Amino acid sequence: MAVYTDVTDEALFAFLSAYDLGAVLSFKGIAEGVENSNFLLHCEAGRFILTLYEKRVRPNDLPFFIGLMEHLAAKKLSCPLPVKRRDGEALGTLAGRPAAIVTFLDGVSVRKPEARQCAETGRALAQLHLAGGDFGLFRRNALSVAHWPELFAASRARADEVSPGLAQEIAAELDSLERLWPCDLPQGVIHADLFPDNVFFIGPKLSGLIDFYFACNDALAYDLAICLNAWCFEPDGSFNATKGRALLQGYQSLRPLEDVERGALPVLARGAAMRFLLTRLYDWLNVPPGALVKPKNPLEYLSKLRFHQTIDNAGEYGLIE
Ligand SMILES: Nc1ncnc2c1ncn2[C@@H]1O[C@H](COP(=O)(O)OP(=O)(O)OP(=O)(O)O)[C@@H](O)[C@H]1O
Ligand SMILES: N[C@@H](CCO)C(=O)O
Repeated sequence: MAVYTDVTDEALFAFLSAYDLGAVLSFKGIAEGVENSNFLLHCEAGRFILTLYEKRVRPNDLPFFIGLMEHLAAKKLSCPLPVKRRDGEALGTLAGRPAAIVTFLDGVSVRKPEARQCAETGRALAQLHLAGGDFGLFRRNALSVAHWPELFAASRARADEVSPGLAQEIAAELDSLERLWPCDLPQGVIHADLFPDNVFFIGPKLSGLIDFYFACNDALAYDLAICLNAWCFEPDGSFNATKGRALLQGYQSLRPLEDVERGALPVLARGAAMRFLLTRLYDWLNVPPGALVKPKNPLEYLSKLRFHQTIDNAGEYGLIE
């Protein structure tokens, strides 16, 4: 359960006194996620999610995330809507952390995505990229290629505890990625963490996207590479090209990739694998004492990285010319 920070009844009631949500009917920690502390808050006004922003969220970035959810919702993309206090603010402080309340989104996430869910996700990602095109705020990606060496430095000394030879393998790959990383790709607002647990379905239909707390400006195709990693591998570590094709076709039904993006997909997928390998490695080695959280396996992403190192062109992901 990702609850890093406890919220007492007293602190909760003081926080809620700035809102018009009526009496609290129930309040409990949520048993998923690894980044922030999330609570299900049921009030007379309905169901909401209360989030306390933890280590990777910088308070200065919160207006970007809140503004983006408002912008996307106004464009009819289904995502949580920040709830305003009586003074018009969507952000406050609770238990010493920045905190916000967002609307509850109906739907369930899928544990074992099928090809048709990959296709729906590809379409939703393209919708997000198109809808973000005129969002007025900018946030650089704080977890992109330039930041990976620093992230790695925080785990390097203990990396081989997780797997012998890991430190050397990551160091060599970081050198390659620095040389190969493309800087001429179409840019825009990306979600940057659109994993299956952040996409909700009701029956066969995608009902909404959540968790915009890594969203930033970066290469649009990098977001697609993150999804290829998160949606198109099987539990045994093999890549499923049928799912890859479905994801890419779903995306391209709304936003066809440019040639330069197609060509860059293998290296973007390597970079996307590296980004999650590094954050998972850090989290694996640094579980805060007392936190209710189950860190995710970094080696899943080492295996994905090794797969992408064998790929020469995006056709191998199922991309049809
Ligand atoms: N707006 C929402 N509506 C319904 N459920 C939500 C909403 N926001 C979050 N949740 C629930 O809380 C869980 C954790 O939320 P979220 O994914 O934002 O947390 P996180 O710690 O940032 O996780 P992650 O590890 O994906 O980064 C979700 O899996 C979902 O079950
Ligand atoms: N989606 C991420 C966790 C949130 O950053 C992962 O699976 O590693």
